[in-house]
Amino acid sequence: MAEPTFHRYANREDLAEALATGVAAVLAGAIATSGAARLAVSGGSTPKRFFERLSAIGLDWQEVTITLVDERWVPEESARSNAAMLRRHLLQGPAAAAHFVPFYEPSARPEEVHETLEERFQRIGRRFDVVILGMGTDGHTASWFPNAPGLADCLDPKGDLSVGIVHPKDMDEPRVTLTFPMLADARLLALHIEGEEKLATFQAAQAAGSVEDMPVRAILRADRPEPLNIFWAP
Ligand SMILES: O=C1O[C@H](COP(=O)(O)O)[C@@H](O)[C@H](O)[C@H]1O
Repeated sequence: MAEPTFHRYANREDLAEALATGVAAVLAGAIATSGAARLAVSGGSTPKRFFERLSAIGLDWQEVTITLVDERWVPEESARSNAAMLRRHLLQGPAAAAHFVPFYEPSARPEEVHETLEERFQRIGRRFDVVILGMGTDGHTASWFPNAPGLADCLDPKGDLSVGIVHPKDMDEPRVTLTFPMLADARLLALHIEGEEKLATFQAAQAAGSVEDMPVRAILRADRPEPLNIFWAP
């Protein structure tokens, strides 16, 4: 297991610029060699600056498929929708030409449409060129929430599922998320975190302890040929 490579920036603007430049280079390489590129990104609030920088870069965006690593089970009209955030901050300017694959289907429970979601995400194909993960201060990444019902299916390294359904305790809505096998073998795999509190969470996750308590450990401990990249700014 290779040690993660830690990229530290003086501020969040510099981080966004560097991450966007690096991601665009990998996407351009994939388009040049295979004619298409696959990118999976996180939701929440952290990626907005990075999305805005990336969306302005000139690429053959029509050859790029973009999806989220996870979604809150809410329609796009909701202020909590990761897809709506992605449309506002990433699918703009040149990047508006990309093909976006969302999770949400109008159904009260994600279990009712699980098969549809499985087909949708299996169609994207295995092995993303780029996966950018976020992390919560509870040690969750994607929607792999600590000790939540549904977590085991998400973390199974030999599992067949592309999409997991998680019911985090004390949260209003269920979550849908790409599973460990979908995310961990990305060519460029990065964890984008900002602020001292998340740095402390990351350091806690590096210590010994169970994956169920801090599911981001599944990524930190993944057996990969390329190291995981950590992008951090205060
Ligand atoms: O709920 C979520 O949280 C994490 C972290 O979000 P942030 O607001 O602290 O940046 C995010 O990575 C995940 O995609 C999202 O669904």
